[in-house]
Amino acid sequence: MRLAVMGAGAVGGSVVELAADYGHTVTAFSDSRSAAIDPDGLDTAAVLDRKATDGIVGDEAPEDALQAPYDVLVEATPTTLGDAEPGFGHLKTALQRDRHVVLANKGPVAERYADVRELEAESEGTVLFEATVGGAMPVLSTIDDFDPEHITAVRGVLNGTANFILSRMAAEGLGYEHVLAEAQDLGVAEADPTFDVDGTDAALKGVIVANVLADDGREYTLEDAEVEGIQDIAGSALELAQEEGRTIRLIAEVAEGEVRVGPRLVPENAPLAPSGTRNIVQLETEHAGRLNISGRGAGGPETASAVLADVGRLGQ
Ligand SMILES: NC(=O)C1=CN([C@@H]2O[C@H](COP(=O)(O)OP(=O)(O)OC[C@H]3O[C@@H](n4cnc5c(N)ncnc54)[C@H](O)[C@@H]3O)[C@@H](O)[C@H]2O)C=CC1
Ligand SMILES: N[C@@H](CC=O)C(=O)O
Repeated sequence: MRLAVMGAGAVGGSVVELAADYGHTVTAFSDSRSAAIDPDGLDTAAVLDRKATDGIVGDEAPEDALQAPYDVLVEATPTTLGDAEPGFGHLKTALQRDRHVVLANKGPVAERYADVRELEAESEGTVLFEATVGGAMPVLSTIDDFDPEHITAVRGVLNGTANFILSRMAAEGLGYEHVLAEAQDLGVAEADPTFDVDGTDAALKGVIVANVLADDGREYTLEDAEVEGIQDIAGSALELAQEEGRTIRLIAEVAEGEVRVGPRLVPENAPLAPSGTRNIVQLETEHAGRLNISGRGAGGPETASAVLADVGRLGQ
């Protein structure tokens, strides 16, 4: 497949770096200031090198990438709330050109799900978004394979940055600001890390799951979620929990049409207490009990692998 990749951060950069390993060609690549386009396939090492040295990927304007020849638009610009721009506009342009879209950006499917589905219905293109929930973990495809109708609840640790902060604070006794800076260095935190620590990012993922599960046409947005973050969790609260064999994790839960996110006490060695940037999702199923999916929920190559898995599905 020929890919146009919008966004040259941790995720977009990794998609460009790994595309050839998955048998794909990158024909366009854009950041917020520039674009590189070659209908025959970019020299990906050269554009990534230029990004690293000059801070731009090429000499074209970013929006020119949308008009380049490609089969799949990969959207990896920052997640934004409300109108979900610029991601939503990129998706719309691609669908209007009858191209497929693979999202890492959560905004379009968390804030404008009905609009996305409407545009998709009018297009020859398909929209896939596995990477938006749980990074490398196959959460949405498992829900889809299982049939959303037979899933009664979904809960888990859905934000790698918050989990990294909580587990590092508990294990090393390190301060909140210090650990947040470490998470940013790992390429895990959002462009605005407030989203990670105030629960917004986990809630957006919960909302996406709720949209996928909804069988009554109801559309969920962030406004439907009850959200509390971890920014006020003190080291002393983690120590107190530890004395009782417990710890604190930011848990998202989607059940009975409700999306809730907040810090919860969980047993220290329980599946719901992964360490570092790891995520876990538990699917409660109607006929088969609980399924646990755990793994790397964030990071450039991890998320790129989910993006490229979606691209592979489109090529089947
Ligand atoms: N980093 C991660 O672990 C994960 C990130 N995501 C989502 O993937 C997306 C990308 O994440 P990161 O790469 O970490 O973000 P990032 O902040 O590192 O990179 C964003 C990139 O988008 C570019 N950009 C901004 N506006 C643009 C525009 N109008 N046109 C073209 N490019 C534009 C920026 O220049 C930058 O290169 C976000 O929406 C994030 O929520 C999803 C799952 C995991
Ligand atoms: N910032 C997010 C990245 C993935 O969505 C996280 O920390 O989990």
